[in-house]
Amino acid sequence: MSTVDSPTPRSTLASLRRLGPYVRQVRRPMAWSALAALGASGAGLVIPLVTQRVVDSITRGGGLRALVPLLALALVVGLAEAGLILVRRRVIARPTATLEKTMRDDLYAHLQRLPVAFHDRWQGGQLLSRAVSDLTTIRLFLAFGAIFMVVNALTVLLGAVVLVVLWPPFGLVAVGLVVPMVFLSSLFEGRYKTVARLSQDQVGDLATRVEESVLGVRVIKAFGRGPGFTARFAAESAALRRTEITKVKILAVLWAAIIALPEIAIGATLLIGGIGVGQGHLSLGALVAAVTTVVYLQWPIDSLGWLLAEANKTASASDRYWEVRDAASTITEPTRPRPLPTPVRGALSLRDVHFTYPDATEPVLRGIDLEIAPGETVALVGLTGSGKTTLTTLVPRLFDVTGGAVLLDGVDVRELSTSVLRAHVATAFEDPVLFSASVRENVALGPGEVTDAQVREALEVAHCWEFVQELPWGVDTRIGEQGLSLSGGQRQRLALARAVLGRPDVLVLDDPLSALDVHTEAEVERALQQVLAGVTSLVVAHRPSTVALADRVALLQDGRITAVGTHSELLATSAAYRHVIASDTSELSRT
Ligand SMILES: Nc1ncnc2c1ncn2[C@@H]1O[C@H](COP(=O)(O)OP(=O)(O)OP(=O)(O)O)[C@@H](O)[C@H]1O
Repeated sequence: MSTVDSPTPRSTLASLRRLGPYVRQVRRPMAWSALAALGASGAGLVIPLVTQRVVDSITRGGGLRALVPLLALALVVGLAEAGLILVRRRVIARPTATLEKTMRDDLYAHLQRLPVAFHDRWQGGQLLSRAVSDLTTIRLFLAFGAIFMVVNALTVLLGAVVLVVLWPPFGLVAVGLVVPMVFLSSLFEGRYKTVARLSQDQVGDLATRVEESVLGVRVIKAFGRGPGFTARFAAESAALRRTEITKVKILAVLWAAIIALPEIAIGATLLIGGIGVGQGHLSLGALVAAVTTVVYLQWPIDSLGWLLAEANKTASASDRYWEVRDAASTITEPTRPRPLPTPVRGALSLRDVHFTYPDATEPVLRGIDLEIAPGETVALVGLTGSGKTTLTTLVPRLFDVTGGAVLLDGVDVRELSTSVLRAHVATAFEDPVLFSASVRENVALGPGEVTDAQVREALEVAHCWEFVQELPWGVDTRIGEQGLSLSGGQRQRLALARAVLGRPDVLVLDDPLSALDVHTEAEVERALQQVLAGVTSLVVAHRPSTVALADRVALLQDGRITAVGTHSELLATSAAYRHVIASDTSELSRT
């Protein structure tokens, strides 16, 4: 598996047992369905006994009249079997579909709770395959496989009892059926589960490839890398093919061995029964009944191979599901959240803030101290890779500081409930993500009711109103997946509108104007100036024009703030600042 730690090996039973909390929700319908299936199997097993009576009646010279009640019984039993099969399916279908939905909803809700650090580590395709195909595997097993594992095992035991009742020496046939079955099952379990797991992980990897190439289609085409990507996909899909073939090979051996069992049993029954009939210990009818019983047990025994395969597949689907569900959210809610002092002023303090990314060895931030007064705008400036974006993620707690603290109005952000924190702090990222939804829905992402007037105000501030009105359905226009049908500047402005909607107390803007042309940038800046006037803002800035919006500028170097002042003060006093601004400006002139 390419994205996550190696899974802890568990037995199939232990993996299946983890589904317990969900299975308990459907235990009644499962029990009814199993009962109906058992009834149907039991009804089927009555047929050999009826056959015995029919044959014995004919061999004893009984007339047609004697056969009528037996034939009527066979008909009733047959109809009962069909009816019970219908009941079995009807009883279980809805509850297991509900169970699949509940598990899927719980997974999605958990994914929403998990921190950015988790999503940085996991490939989208791996999560997708867990949320879709693994849960379908689990549902199918619970609706069918699990029930038949129990029912078929009981049917085989019941058949064994019928054989012994017909004539005790047939017990040898029963033992000859059951013992190898148990042996083969245990031999098969470990090997198949490993391959089933590999195949599910490879499906996840393939889903990731498709996802990445769809999202990155422009880059792939622009660089003419289509054939390269196709070859890589073909190689990975060939690996999955090999795994599937290995699965089939393992299954084929098990299947062949299992299918051979009832065939051998039929021969053994004929041999033992033939001797019994020859020696006068057994009626011909009992022999026919014994053979019919063994033939009837053929399906329950043959299906065991398939059922075992499904059980192993489901066990590893369960492992994969719980690997995500077990992932702990490192951004935890405080047990007793503190309220913000009212009215909220929006004072932001960073006190000796340290930060190291999970799995990284070097810290990115090494003791940041910065006070931003209510309503003040501070621009954060630094060379590329200096940690500006990282610093902005600490305010809304996308990551938690690894040392020091971030405070809002004097309260550590870790002591606030995240919903309260994020209701007061709005963020716009450099790379704006838009969802497959209307413009209105994209802007009004945050919680709570939003009025049309608020949406319009936010769109006007971010200079979106004009182009949005030109869209076919205005604010109700559905913008394409990830907003790709809009220009980069339009997307960035929509992300800005989302951040300023509802006038939050604190705005964190990560280079919000980087994709705008000079003319639009000037217009947005004018509008932003009005918005920023009363709002505490931390703005990552590369361009001098964005820096000019700020009351003060903080220079980030080597994980520390090395200079703070107005733009002109820093230009006059800090050579490092002049260097950063010059390099950003020259970068701009190149683009
Ligand atoms: N999710 C992550 N996991 C590990 N390291 C990361 C992660 N994100 C960023 N980094 C590292 O942290 C450092 C700071 O990155 P950051 O994006 O904060 O810089 P930046 O100043 O915003 O850069 P730019 O101006 O180019 O956007 C870089 O060395 C980067 O490689």
